[in-house]
Amino acid sequence: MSKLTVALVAHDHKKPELLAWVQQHIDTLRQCDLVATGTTGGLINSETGLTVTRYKSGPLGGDQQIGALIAENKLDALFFFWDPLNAAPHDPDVKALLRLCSVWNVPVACTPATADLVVTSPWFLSSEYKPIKPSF
Ligand SMILES: O=C(CO)COP(=O)(O)O
Repeated sequence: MSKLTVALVAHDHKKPELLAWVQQHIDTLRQCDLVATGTTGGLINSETGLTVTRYKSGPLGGDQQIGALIAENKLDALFFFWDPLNAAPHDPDVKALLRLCSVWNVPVACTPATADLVVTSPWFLSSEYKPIKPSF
């Protein structure tokens, strides 16, 4: 069975929450190909030892690079702990990334609670789960 490709992204104030969540689910995440925006990916790698393919930092285009994976049907799930309390200079990119998850029916979790539910779902690592992709 091919591995799921999973993106992990967090804004600065949310990085501790994402790191704690990754530690909690490390055995599941170890079975996935992980990608991340630059700073998030570096932190996950140094704090957990997980191998992460790192794209550019979010404000420098990393969200858009992950969006491109979605548009190419190369991403299975996004865990994006975005910050609702601080303005981001690249807010249009953040919205665009979340928008593409809706366009292409990609599972996306923006809070630890939802992320827990997604990652512990019996479907998560199962090859039987194939979300229907829209045919435009
Ligand atoms: O800004 C981000 C997502 O919008 C995250 O980028 P970094 O992982 O580089 O901090």
